[in-house]
Amino acid sequence: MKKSALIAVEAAFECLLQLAEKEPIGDVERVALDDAEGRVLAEPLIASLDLPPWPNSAMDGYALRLVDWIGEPLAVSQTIFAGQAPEPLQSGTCARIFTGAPVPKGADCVELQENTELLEDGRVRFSQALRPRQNIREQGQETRCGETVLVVGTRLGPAQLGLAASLGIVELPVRRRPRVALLSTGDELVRPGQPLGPGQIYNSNRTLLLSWLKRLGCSVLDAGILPDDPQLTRARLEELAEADLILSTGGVSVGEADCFGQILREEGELALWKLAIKPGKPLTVGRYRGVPIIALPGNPASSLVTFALLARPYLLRRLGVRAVMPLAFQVPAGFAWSKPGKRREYLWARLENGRAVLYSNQSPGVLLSATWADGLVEVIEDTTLAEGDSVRFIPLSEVLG
Ligand SMILES: Nc1nc2c(c(=O)[nH]1)N[C@H]1C(S)=C(S)[C@@H](COP(=O)(O)OP(=O)(O)OC[C@H]3O[C@@H](n4cnc5c(N)ncnc54)[C@H](O)[C@@H]3O)O[C@H]1N2
Ligand code: MOO
Repeated sequence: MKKSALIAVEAAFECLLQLAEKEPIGDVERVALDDAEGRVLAEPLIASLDLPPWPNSAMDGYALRLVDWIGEPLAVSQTIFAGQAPEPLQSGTCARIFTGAPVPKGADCVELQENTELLEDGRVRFSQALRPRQNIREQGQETRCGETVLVVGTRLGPAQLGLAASLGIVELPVRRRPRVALLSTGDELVRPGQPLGPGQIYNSNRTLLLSWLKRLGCSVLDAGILPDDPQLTRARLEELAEADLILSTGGVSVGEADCFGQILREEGELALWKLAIKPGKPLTVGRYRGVPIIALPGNPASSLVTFALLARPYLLRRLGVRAVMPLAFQVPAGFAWSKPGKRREYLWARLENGRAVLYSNQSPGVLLSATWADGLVEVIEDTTLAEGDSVRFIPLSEVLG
């Protein structure tokens, strides 16, 4: 049987991003800030206020006007708590002020209380040199009214939502949720909760991907478990015409029972099949009756790796997210790699004393590895590594959300 060349990971990545850009999920809906976690911003967020809206104190202490301070203690003319509107500062006096409270008109300096002495007569002695504007958070120092604070395509997480709240926003325009039909293929699969018959295993890929897709803000249609049967496969695929993406696992290798991949190859439009990636070689990308489909390999670790590195960026780019590449960094290998591989290899690893150490079992059929690891180490095809050589480490935290 003739072996066709495998597609390089970079080429597959680029191809997926191009496919995604041709088919953006452009519909916009407005959602309450409290429901916007994980969604993608559809319009720029423009500040409608200066932040802070007025100069305020960065410290608990005293506000004063520098020219009033000639070394003599100053009387306290008012106390300003956060949330209060102060009177203009009476000349020749200081104001007791607390962190976050508005600096009164006329004051140009705040001294922290630790550097002052409160005298028995109620006046305050300042003992340290004072600088103009010290400990004052200036109006608009964070952002000015009219400035863009978040660009289109930003994923909304705690910091972005907090920022929107600081501008008084109650709802945000976001891209609608992608409708992802999740399909598991394989005669051996059984739902957790059912008894296991001979040769059967529990369907773990469905749960793994369902949880992940939810984190990515997708609306998931559970298309169930599909037996290795061509008629049923065609019928089920045709029921999924409304999906933005069919995401399946299993059945894309070359065995006789792998009818799913065969149908995609023969009756669908294929964009990618057989990648130079380990695990994950049989990843298949294309369309069936016009609906985009990403068919992940069935081995749990293979579906996890290919979803993390290829399907996730594709989905995010369809939502207009620009930053779809996980942040990664170089670390010294805490292992040697003596056999160069033909595929780019991703190995389950942890960082120990600054070095990447490998999980003992790198089999693509194993999922425990992924629960143990902090990330994936990338080993480039046709290379060997000595201990201490630099390797790329992709933290799992970068791809799991
Ligand atoms: N002769 C060859 N055999 C295989 C090749 C090859 O090139 N030539 N490639 C191997 C590679 S690499 C992979 S990866 C697997 C992937 O095959 P499939 O995508 O067709 O996956 P299945 O055969 O359906 O299943 C593989 C494995 O994973 C288990 N599985 C499947 N679905 C689930 C699920 N939802 N939850 C838990 N586990 C699942 C399944 O029982 C199998 O053990 O093919 C190699 N073979
Ligand atoms: O590419 Mo496969 O996922 O090695 O087992």
